Amino acid sequence: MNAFHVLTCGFNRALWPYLPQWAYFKIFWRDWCHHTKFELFEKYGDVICAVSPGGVTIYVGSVEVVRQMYERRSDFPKVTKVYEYVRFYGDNVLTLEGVEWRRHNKYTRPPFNEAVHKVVWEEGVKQAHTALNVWSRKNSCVKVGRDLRTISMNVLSLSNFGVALPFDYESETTEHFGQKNIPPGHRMSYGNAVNHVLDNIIALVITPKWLLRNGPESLKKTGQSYEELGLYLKELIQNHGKAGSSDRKNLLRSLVKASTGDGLGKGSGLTDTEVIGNAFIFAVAGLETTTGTLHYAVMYLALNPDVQDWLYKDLQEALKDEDQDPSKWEYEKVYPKMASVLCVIHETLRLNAPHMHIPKWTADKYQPVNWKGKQCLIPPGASTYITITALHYNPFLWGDTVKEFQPQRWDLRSSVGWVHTDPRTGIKAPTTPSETPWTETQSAPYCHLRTPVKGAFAPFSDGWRACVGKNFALVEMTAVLATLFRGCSVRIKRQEGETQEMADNRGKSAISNSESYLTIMIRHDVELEWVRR
Ligand code: HEM
Repeated sequence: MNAFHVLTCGFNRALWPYLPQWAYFKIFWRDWCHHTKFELFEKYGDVICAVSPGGVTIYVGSVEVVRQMYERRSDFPKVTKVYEYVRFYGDNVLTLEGVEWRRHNKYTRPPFNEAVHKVVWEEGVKQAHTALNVWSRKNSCVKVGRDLRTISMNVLSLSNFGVALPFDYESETTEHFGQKNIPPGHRMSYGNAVNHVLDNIIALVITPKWLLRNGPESLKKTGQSYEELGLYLKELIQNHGKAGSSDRKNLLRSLVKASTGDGLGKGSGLTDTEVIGNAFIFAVAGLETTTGTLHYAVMYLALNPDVQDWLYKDLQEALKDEDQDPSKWEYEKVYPKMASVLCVIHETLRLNAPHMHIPKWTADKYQPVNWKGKQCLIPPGASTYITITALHYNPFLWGDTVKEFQPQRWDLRSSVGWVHTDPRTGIKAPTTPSETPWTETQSAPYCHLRTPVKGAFAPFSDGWRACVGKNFALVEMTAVLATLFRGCSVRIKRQEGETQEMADNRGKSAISNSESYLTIMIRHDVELEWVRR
C-alpha cells in the first residue's frame, strides 16, 4: 500500500472544502472513486497513472487492460498488504498469494456448493420474513441497515458454522444482536462482538494490545470484542463434532478436518491460527458486502416507486403458484424464477460495488500490456488497481443512463438495454446470452439476464481470485429481497413538515455520503416506511 497516498487522503479530506478542484487532488481524496465515478477517466483516459514519493499507482478503468490482468494471473498478483487489517486472528484465504493461497483455498472453496446455497436460501427467507413482520407492524424501521446486518450475520452463521441465531425483534438498541443470550464464560454476545470488531477494525489494527486492555472505555470495549470474537471462533472449532453440534457439511467442518493442530510442520493442512483466521474472514467477508448491497438495493427501490411496481408485478407472476407462506418456497423451484430480483441486485452492484478497487501489482518485473493499439510497459513494484467504479460508470459501455438505477437494463425481456460500442476500442456490449454466455452457469435465473461485455462488470472480481462467496451472496440477497418486496412497498419516511421530495432528497444524500471502512456503505440510516400492498 502506498503510505504517501494514505497520508494525503486524510490531509486532502480535511482541506477538501478549501482546495481548488484539481484532478490531482481528487485522486487523493478518500473514496475519490465513489465521488467522481468515471469523471477523471473521461478527462484523462481510462488508465490513470499517479506518481508520488510513495510509488507508482495505476488505476485501470479500461476493459481491454482489465481483461489482460485477469488472464495473466501470475503477472498481476494480489497486493496482500492491503488486507493486513483482516489478518489479526491469523492468515487466511483473503490475505495470501501463490502456494500459500492454494493451500487455504483447497479447504475453503469446496464448502460453497448447492447444498449450502439451499440453507442460505431458507435462512434468508426466514430472517427477512421475521424482519418484515416487525417493520410493517411498526409501519417503519428506523435502522434498516442495522437490521439487514443482523439478517446477513444470521444467514452466514447458520450456513457456514451450523449455528442458528434468531432475528431478535424485541429490543430496539444495537445491543439486540443476541445480547440477551450471552453464553456462560462470555461478556458479550457473538453478534455484538462481530459488529464491534467490524465497526472498529482500523482502531484494532493500529492500537497496541496493552492500550486496548488499559486505555479509555471505548478502546477497552474494542479490545474486549476482539478477545470475545476470538473466543467464540475457538469454541466453535473445539466443539465441532461434539454431541449437540450440527453435523452439516459446511465451512466449519472443512476447516476442522484441515486442522493440523499446533502449527508445527503444517504440511498441506491448516494450523490452529490459520483455521481461526479463516473462520474469522468468512464470518465477516460476506457480512459487510451483502449488508451494504442489500441496504443500497432497498434505498434505491424506496427512491424509485416505478421500479418497485415492476419488481412487484414480476414477483406476483413468478410466485403465483407458490404458497403464501415464504418458508414453504423451495430453493430449487423458486430461485430459478427470480430474474427480476437478480436484475435489481446486479444494478445495485453496478452502481455501488462494495469493493471500489481490486488491488493487484506487478511484483518484481516489467509487465507489458496492450492498450489502444500500443504496447505499454508497467514498471516493477507498481500498484495496479482495477477500478471497478470506472468500469461500472463508463457511458461507452452502459449508455447515457449510466448513472441511473435501471434494473430493467439487465432483463432480456425488456426493451431497455445497453447496447453500446466503445468508439475507441470497438468493444461492443452484447444483447443476447448466446453472444457471451455466463461462464459459470446458463441455467435459470441467470439465462434471463443480459450479459455485459467481459471485464465491464466485476463486483465480485474475476479469474482465479474472484469472490468465493459470489453465489452464496446472490442467493442470500435474492431470498431477502423477494421476501421483502413480494407483498410490501417501501418509501423514505417523511419527517414533520416534509414533502416526499424533501424526504427523498435525504435518502439520496445518504447514498452519496457513503463512506468506506472495509467496503463502501451507507453510514447514516434513513427512516423507511413499509406498507403492505
Ligand atoms: C455482495 C456480496 C459480495 C461481493 C460484492 C464480494 C466481492 C468480493 C471481491 C471483489 C473479492 C476479491 C477481493 C480482492 O481480490 O481483493 C472477494 C473475495 C472474497 N470474498 Fe467476497 N464478496 C461478496 C460476498 C461474499 C460472501 C457472502 C462471502 C463468504 C461467505 C465472501 C467471501 C470472500 C472471500 C473468502 C474472498 C477471498 C477469496 C480469495 O482471495 O480467494 N464474499 N469478494
